[in-house]
Amino acid sequence: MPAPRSSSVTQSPVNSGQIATLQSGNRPESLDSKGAKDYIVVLIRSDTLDRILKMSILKSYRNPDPLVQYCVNHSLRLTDVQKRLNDLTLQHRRGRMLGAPEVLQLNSNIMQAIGAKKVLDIGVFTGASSLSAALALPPEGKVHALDISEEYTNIGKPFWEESGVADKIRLHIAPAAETLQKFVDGGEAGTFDYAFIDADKTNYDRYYELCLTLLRPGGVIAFDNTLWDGAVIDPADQTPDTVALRKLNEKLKDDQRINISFLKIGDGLSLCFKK
Ligand SMILES: C[S@@+](CC[C@H](N)C(=O)[O-])C[C@H]1O[C@@H](n2cnc3c(N)ncnc32)[C@H](O)[C@@H]1O
Repeated sequence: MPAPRSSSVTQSPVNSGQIATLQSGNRPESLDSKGAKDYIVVLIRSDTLDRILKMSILKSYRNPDPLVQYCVNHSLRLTDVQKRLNDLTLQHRRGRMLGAPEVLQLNSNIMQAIGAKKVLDIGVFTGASSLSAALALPPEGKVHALDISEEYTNIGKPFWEESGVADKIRLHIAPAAETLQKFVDGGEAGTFDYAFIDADKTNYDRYYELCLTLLRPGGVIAFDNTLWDGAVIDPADQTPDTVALRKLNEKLKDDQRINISFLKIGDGLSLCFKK
């Protein structure tokens, strides 16, 4: 819609965030032609608008958008143990690293849809993503959980036990690229069904190439945080994480080894389906 002419706003001066009533007869034609009788104009500073737009890509546990809350209230199916793990994680000093529950549930739903049995969880933190995956797998299924921090992953272990899935989760404490390379060297190429990549962003491309090798055709790689709080579309942001994610998004767009869906869910989720 074209911006209304300033002359059509009420005489009194308006500041950012204030609401101005447009006087009848001074309304832009584009609005009147759509049958609008009354409408308001809100002046918003561009940095405030930026913040509002970025709010729309917050993980649901930080997102006040009523539609996002409606979606999660009408779809999330967390067990009591999962809810308690999330509550505890959100009290942690790095709690914002917790995967968005709506993203973890989508991962689990796809795992079940494709009959996944062997899963990579790259970046475990307090174990919510590994737990969600393990709950979705059949009894013989296995989640290989890769992280460098025992401090973080130890927080999740009692919750894996309490959920009765600890035997389905194999934790590998080492840099993820090393663990993935070991799987390749050990002859496990083409044997994994799903990989959730949610660790250090500057290594995402390395993880991608290794996971593509490890996945079977029809397997899925899910990248978390591919919108990175909106930073990927801010050319002024040249920090290494943002640059790495931007480059990856460019690469995935045209990579003919996969089909792709880039979803504006949580902090951005890129789903890559290996051909
Ligand atoms: C965003 S958190 C993962 C959140 C988790 N997937 C969830 O759903 O709650 C990122 C994790 O990656 C781990 N990490 C960072 N660098 C790593 C590396 N080189 N190899 C493996 N894990 C790494 C961190 O220790 C941290 O636990």
